[in-house]
Amino acid sequence: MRMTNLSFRYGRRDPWVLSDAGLALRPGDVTEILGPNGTGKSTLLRLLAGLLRPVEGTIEDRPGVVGYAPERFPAAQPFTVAAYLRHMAAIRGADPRRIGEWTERLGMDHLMSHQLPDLSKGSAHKVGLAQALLCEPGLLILDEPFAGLDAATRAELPTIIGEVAASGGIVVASDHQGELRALPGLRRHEVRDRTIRELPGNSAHDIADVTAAIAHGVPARNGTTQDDAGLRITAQDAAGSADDSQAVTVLEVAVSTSRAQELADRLRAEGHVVRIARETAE
Ligand SMILES: Nc1ncnc2c1ncn2[C@@H]1O[C@H](COP(=O)(O)OP(=O)(O)OP(=O)(O)O)[C@@H](O)[C@H]1O
Repeated sequence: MRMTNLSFRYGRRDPWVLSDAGLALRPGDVTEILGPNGTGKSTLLRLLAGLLRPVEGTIEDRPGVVGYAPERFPAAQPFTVAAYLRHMAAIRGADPRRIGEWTERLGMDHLMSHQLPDLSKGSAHKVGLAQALLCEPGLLILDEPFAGLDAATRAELPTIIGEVAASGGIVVASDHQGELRALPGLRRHEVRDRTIRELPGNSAHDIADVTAAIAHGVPARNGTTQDDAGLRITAQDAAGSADDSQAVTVLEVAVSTSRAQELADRLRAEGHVVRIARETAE
């Protein structure tokens, strides 16, 4: 997907928000949009989503299915959560069975009979996320997706984002909270002075190389195994580098489902990258 020579202002008398700006996004990219307040991050996200039209320039090769979760979900609508999500699934051609999957995953099953206007800010925000994810988007646009979320959903969202990217989707998000900062392969673009420039992102190869090395059975340099009340950890240091500050160790952890979230939260709080695999067969 490519944005080329794009200029945008809201009205003929308004100042330009973007001027001659460009951006290229590849399938599988997760891109964070940064910039000071009011520089045009939300405007850029709405342009990418197709909700605003460029005044000049073009956006080409936008994926056909777009999910957009706004910074503030417009909750002043006379529906229950269930009716709203059923309606959104119908107009997007999404399988209605997916509604239950997402509401469970986002921890919002208990909200289904609530009226949208009665929802708290965080609950309304989850409805905005659920409707964006329902349609299996090829382009997922998230405007401050972590704002107001409870800890469990905040911890789950990077995994969800990683899954959309892993299936070839493009994910673009603004994220004041910095929750995506540690995501392997994250790209960063800054909106400033009416233009967009790419900043250094996270290298993907550290984690990917180590995962590949383990998949191919590279012998552990410092393999360890522990048993701790049902928690088994095998550690394999596959970095193979003399520079330990750059070394990455991948832990495979088998933990009972009831403890998985708590453990993932603890590890993320310590700054580690955690992916939750849902396979239970063992
Ligand atoms: N609907 C609108 N009509 C006119 N001007 C608007 C509209 N929405 C935003 N703007 C203006 O466009 C500029 C960019 O706003 P935008 O909300 O995109 O910035 P932002 O970087 O997302 O801000 P923040 O970090 O505060 O969320 C601001 O000057 C804002 O006042």
